Amino acid sequence: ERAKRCLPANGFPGVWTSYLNSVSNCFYSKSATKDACLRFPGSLFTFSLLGQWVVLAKAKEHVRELCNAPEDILSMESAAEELLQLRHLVGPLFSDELYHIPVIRTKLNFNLEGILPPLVDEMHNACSDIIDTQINGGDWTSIMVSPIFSRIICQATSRILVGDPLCRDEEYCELARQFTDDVLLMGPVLKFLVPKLLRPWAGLAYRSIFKHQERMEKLLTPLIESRRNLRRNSVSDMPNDMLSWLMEDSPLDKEHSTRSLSMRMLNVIFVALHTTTKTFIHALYYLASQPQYISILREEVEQQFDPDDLTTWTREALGRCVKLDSFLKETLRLKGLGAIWMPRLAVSDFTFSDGTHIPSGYYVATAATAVHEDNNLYESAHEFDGLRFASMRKGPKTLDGLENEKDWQYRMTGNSESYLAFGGGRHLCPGRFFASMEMKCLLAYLVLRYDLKMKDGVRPSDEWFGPTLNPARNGEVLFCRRKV
Ligand code: HEM
Repeated sequence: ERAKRCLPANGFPGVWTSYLNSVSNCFYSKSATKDACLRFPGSLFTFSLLGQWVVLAKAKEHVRELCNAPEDILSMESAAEELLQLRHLVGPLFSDELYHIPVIRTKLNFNLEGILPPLVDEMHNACSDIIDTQINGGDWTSIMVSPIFSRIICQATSRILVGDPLCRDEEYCELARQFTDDVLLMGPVLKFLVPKLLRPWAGLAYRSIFKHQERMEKLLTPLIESRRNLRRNSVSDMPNDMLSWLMEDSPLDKEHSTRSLSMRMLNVIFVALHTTTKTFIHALYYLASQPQYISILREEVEQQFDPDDLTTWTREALGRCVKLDSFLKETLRLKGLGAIWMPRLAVSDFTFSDGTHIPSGYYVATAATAVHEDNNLYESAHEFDGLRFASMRKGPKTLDGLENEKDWQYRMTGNSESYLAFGGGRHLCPGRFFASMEMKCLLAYLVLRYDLKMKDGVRPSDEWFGPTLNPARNGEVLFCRRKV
């Protein structure tokens, strides 16, 4: 109430009538946040969502202060914990240990060059098994992209997480793909519909039905045991993947337990799979509904890669594909994770530099879509322009190591207060280099091998779940093997 009273609020001002808003805002989060941003330019404002007041930031300085606030004051972990009820749904160990984050920041990012060939190899295996078997000869074949690409991305990513052959195991893939969906669906149900006192019991019941952690532990146990033996005998034989890196995080005499490693793997899956899959499906819908981009991207990638020779797939070659990079960055500008993101829970009082006081217990977040669709920041901000960021680069269009020093922000992995797709500040996504490499490879692979177009000619409508954005689940794209 205190923050609400001293800040402008969207919708009805009364206490009871604001509940009406908090429900309607849930269905129209995108337009409601954009309207509020237009009404209160430059100011923080309160936004009601499912009976909860959230303070939203849109102006650059507010976004910057939110991003850089210390974790013990504006806490991302407490916000995620509270909004998704992770402690109850997955178990306390899921959020108590966080050693996967430094492992992603160092081991995954330092190994990108080395993991590129197995990543592309697995994409090739998955596309051959899953797409090629459906395509009849040279005919156009309709493919329901959401389930198919969720499986392809799961298999390719998992090759880097748990290696070969577990990445292709049906039971593992089913668990990895379902886990995030289950938590994202049940978290808000537990938070908003189940009274606080009953949540531990509801969580216990949920865990005993879904058994995510036990199932992951069962699948990983033989792998972990064989790697423990390898590690004790000769470290050099350890496979180069996430499981090994997580194991190497501890000294030999104090190894992480199998349970702890399984929980970390679930956590990596939680942050990595759903995000990448959603973004890639959005990109695919743009490509298939605006086929002029197919020839533009194909021309660029054909100069860099031989589809049949995996040795030509290098990070350096990928770095030269500035149009490919721009296409995906533009996809994330318009189709990010949702209308409101980077939620923080004030665990102590926080004061913005303009004097706005946020009492402890309040949520603060960014009005991300309103930022990304602001005409003052982007020309024709509502339109998809796949080459927007490529043409914003000032330096040489082909990188060759000579990138103009300001051009890094126009790369897919670059961020600023005007581009929040990967967050910002202390929690800036550490997996963005891997996600960007994976999506670029898969898009390059597709344009080299297939022609594609939307079955109905138009991009299918997005699906909103509260403030969260998802690509259509039932979009169908026609695929045809390229005649070279
Ligand atoms: C297109 C794909 C992805 C998108 C759009 C995305 C987006 C984000 C965003 C917006 C945040 C910041 C959240 C906040 O500040 O509240 C974040 C954090 C994070 N992401 Fe990603 N992400 C993607 C892929 C990945 C991948 C592939 C990994 C792992 C390999 C990953 C690992 C993480 C981790 C560990 C954090 C938390 C960092 C911290 O707390 O310091 N992400 N991501």
